Parts: sequence; C-alpha cells; structure tokens
Amino acid sequence: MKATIATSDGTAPHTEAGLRAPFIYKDDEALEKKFQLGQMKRLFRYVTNYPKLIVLALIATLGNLVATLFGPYMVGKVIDTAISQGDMHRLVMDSVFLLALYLLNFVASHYRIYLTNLLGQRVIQGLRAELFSHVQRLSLGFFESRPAGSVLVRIMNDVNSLQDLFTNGVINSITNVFTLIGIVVIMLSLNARLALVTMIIVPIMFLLSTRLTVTIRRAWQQVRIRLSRLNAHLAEAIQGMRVTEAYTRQDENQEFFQGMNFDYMRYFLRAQRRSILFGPLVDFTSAVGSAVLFLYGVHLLRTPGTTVTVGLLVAFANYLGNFWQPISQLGQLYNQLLVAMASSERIFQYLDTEPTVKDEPQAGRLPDINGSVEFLDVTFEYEPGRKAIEDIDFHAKPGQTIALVGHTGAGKSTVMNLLARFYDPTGGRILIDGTDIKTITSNSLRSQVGIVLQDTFIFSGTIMDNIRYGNPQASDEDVVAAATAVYADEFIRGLEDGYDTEVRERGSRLSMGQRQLLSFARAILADPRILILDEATASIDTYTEHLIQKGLQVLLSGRTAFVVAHRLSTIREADQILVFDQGHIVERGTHTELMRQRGHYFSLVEAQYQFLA
Ligand SMILES: Nc1ncnc2c1ncn2[C@@H]1O[C@H](COP(=O)(O)OP(=O)(O)OP(=O)(O)O)[C@@H](O)[C@H]1O
Repeated sequence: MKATIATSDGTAPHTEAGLRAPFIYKDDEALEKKFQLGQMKRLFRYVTNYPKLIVLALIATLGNLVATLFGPYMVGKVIDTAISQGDMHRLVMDSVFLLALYLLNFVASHYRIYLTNLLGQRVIQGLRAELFSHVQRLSLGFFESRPAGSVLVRIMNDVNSLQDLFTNGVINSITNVFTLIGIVVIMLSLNARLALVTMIIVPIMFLLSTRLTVTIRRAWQQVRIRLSRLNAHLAEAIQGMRVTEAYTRQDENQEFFQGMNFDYMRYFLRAQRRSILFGPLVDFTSAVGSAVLFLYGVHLLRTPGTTVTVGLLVAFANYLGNFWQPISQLGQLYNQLLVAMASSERIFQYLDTEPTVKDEPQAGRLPDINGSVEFLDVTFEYEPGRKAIEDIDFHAKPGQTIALVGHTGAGKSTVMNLLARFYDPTGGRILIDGTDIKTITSNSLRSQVGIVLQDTFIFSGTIMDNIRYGNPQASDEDVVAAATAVYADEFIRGLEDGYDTEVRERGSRLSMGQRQLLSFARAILADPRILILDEATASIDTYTEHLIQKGLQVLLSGRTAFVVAHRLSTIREADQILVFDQGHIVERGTHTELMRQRGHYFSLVEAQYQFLA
C-alpha cells in the first residue's frame, strides 16, 4: 500500500523544516466546508431520533435559564433590602428564595450537562455503528481502492468531530438565544439608559469570541495535522523497520522524523500562545464593561430622581457576567457547523456508497452443493477498459483439485476473487452446481466456499479463538480435532499456553509456516465444499514444509479445490492445471500432459517451480 498521510494543504513532500519526505504524503481531507442546509437537515435527523432525551434536556435547561435570569435580580434585591430598608423579614425571605434559585440552578446544571452528553454520545455511537455496519457490507473493491487509514479516520475522527455539535451545539444554542434575549429584556426593563450604556461591550465580546476562537481553533487543527503526520510516519517507520535496516536508511529517517517532531513543537507552541491570550482578553473586556457600568452607574446613583440603587448596579454587573458565555458559545456554534459540514460530507459519502456486488432482490440461498464449478467466457475489468482476465472457460468437477499457475499479474487471483464473489464478472457467467452465482445470496455462497490466503490474518485472541473463526459453533474438541487433522496440533501444544496462547500483534510471533497451518485448521473447521487456496511462497523450514504438505493433502481431499500453486508437489497432484498468461488460459492439462507439450508450462516449471519440488 502506498504511503499516504493526511495534510490539509496538500503540500506533500516537504516538512516545514525543509526536509524531503521519503514518500509522498497526500491528503484529501478538508477540515471545514461551506454550510449546506440539506446536509444539516440530514445530520439533525440523527438527533431527532431521541425526542425524549431532547425534551428532558430542554426542561433541565429551562431550570438553568430561570436561575440565570432571576439570580442577579434577586441578588440586587437582597442588597437593597438589607442596606437601605433594613427590613429583616424581607431580607430572610429574599435570601431563602435566592438560595432556592441557586439550588435549582445546581440541580438543573447537573442534569443539563449529563443529558446533553448522553444525547451527544447516543447520536455519535449510533452514527458510528451505522457507518461500520455499512462499511462492512461494502465490496472488496472499496477497500482496495483506498488506504485502510482513511477508512479508520472516517469511522473514528470524522464521527468524533461531530461530538461537539451534538453535545453542546444543539441544546445550548436554544438556551443561549433565550438567555441573551431574557437578559436584554430584563436589563432594559430595570433601567433602559444603564442597560444601553453597559451593552457597549457586547459587540466587542462578540467579535472576540468569533474571531479569536476561529484563530485558536485553526491553530490547534494545524497541531493535529502535524501530530497525525508524525503518527503516520512513526507507524510506517516501525512497520518498515526491516526494509529500513536492510537499506541502512536509519539516518535519513531520523533526520526526517526530527524535522517533523520539531514542526509539531513549533505549531503546538504557536497554538498555545494564541490560546493563552483568550482568558486574559475576556477578563479584560469584562473589566472594561464593569468599569463603564460602575462609572455611569455611580453617576446615575448620585443624580437625584433616578431609580438606580446599589443593588441594581450589582445585579447589572452579574448580568454582564452572564452575557459572556452564551455569546461565546453562539460564536463557536458557527465554527462547529463548518467543521460538521466537512466531516458529515465524508461520512455521508461512505453511507451513500453502494456495494458493487449486491444480492439481487430475488436472490435465493445456495442449497447444499456437490462442488461443480464452471467458468463460461468470464471477463473482468477492475478499471474500465483494462481487462484483467478475458474469456476464461473451465469446468472443475466435484472433488477435483485445480492448480492455477502463471507469471505474476497473469490473472490467477482475479479468478479466485470472482469465484468468492468479491467482484462480479464484467462478462460471462460462473456456475456452481449449474446455478449462476449472481442469482444466489453472497452469504450462502461464502458459507460453502472457504478461502485460505497466503498471509492469513490472525486476530487478537487465543489460538483457539483464531481457529474457531472458521466456525463459531465449534466446540474446543472440534477445534483440537481440526488442528490435529492438518498437523497443526504439535506446534500449538509447543507454545507457552497451548491452544490458550494469546496471539498479539497479528500473530507476528508465529512463523509463516505456523500461520499457514493455523489457516488450514480454520478452513477444515469451516468444512467448505469448495476451497480457494493461495499457497504461501515464503521459505519454510523443511520440517514445517513437510507438515504443510501432509496438512494440505487432508485439506484438499473430498472438496473441489482451486490452488494458486507455488509448490511443484501440489501442482503434480492436481487433476487439472490451468496455465495463465496475460489474463488468458494458454494451456491446460495434467502435469505429465503439459510437460510433454514442452510449451508455456514447461518453461514455467523450468524457471519457477523446480527448486520448490
Ligand atoms: N484491485 C485491483 N485493481 C486494479 N487492478 C488490479 C487489481 N488487482 C489486480 N489487478 C490487475 O489485474 C491483473 C491480474 O492480476 P492478478 O492479481 O489476478 O494476478 P496474479 O496472477 O494473481 O498475480 P500474483 O501471482 O502476483 O498474485 C494485473 O494486471 C493486476 O495489475
């Protein structure tokens, strides 16, 4: 797979420090996109799936709103009753009311935060589950045409980046609008002149919250980009360590890594410098607001005939304090929407991708089969206009072993991919027991077709779990019997915990031969009528090689088997050998027949297979 690392600007092969990247780092991911109403509506349908939660969160928010709007007013009243009127009874009553108001605020805040987070998490989890289940149904071509990393990023990062919007954006925006309107109305009704003068700082606050927060957010996005470049480079450097060592590229790698590391630090410090501006600037603006309020307020206090009191000034100061948060959150909402536009566009793009191999609506189940396989004039193009195979015809009778041989790129794997229906042929038909595989469900086909690949994928878990992957219903005894049948039992028992040995890091501690034996056990447990096998080419020690050959005989017997063969011994025992060249079958027959012809197969054996005999 080609090395592709996400960057926002597409500036590929250089780091900021001016070093050349060993590979091209390419990016297709925009961080923000223009607002689109249709997309927004589609996104919000995920939120409206939880009406109960929305109503509960709004009720909690209402409690918050009441306290925010009436709290400062009550503080002012308590001060005025205590200072100027000396009415102890009123003072106690107002104080108790004020306390009750703050208690309500406390409870409401708690539930609001809890409920909005719950809503956000439910939406995110639902969306991620839908995306994963959709991606799982997509055809193999989808995964082969993009790096695994980009699928991962979409399922994790893009979905995560919607979290802010779903958790805070939706409910809070409604509350914030009401809070702002409420505060303005109350302040104007308490004292219109004082209210208008005090609100001089509101536009400054708004500008600050929109402009500065954008700059800060962008700076942190740049940091994340640098970090993901660093991560990707590191992952590649570790995975490719063998090649690095073989070509003694450590120094260049080190230099390149240091450049990236340095860039990351520079961007981090830059973002940090901007972030730490925010708090003090907010404090300073609030202080300016308070200064204006108190200067003008005290002037009014001294002017005879006005209704301004000390309590009113304190109440106004509190209202001013409550202004900031909603303004800043509303400022952020727009940013959140732009980020959500970019992420949701990519998510929807995946959700709207249809599998290229789709079951027909009337597709039936494939009944239990004998295992006859026919290819009738089968042609296939991965990319339009480039035929990978053309007019392939053959018939495999039940129980036969068919060996597919040919140079690299000749079309052998393509035939296997079509038989497993990872792709549908562009032309021609494939019949199993006389039924066109296009007319049956893929699941029912694959339950009777087993696949053993060269490099078996080992999942994290025990050896037992990994073999059982072939048949989840199998008992421990069945697993051991399967392993024994293909001669894998001996090496498994030799491992530290036998069948319970944990295989980590994709089984990297197992040798190629051991992995191949494990995959035989997995396949025999699944017991398919048709088997597709890509023989491992890696050099394997003679003893394991011997076990593999014996295991293979057991595995192949009694089923129709298609083997991309790399061992002469396997080829010799095949009932039919299909020789591929540039997408065509150029020769067919048994080993003896083909050797006698002294044609393509003969020279292939001379050149490629002899040493593996
Ligand atoms: N996913 C793909 N997308 C586009 N072209 C592909 C893809 N897979 C294979 N091809 C092309 O199709 C042709 C046949 O490839 P195929 O993998 O079937 O050959 P092969 O005989 O199995 O080779 P090998 O022995 O190296 O595995 C080649 O030209 C190859 O480049």
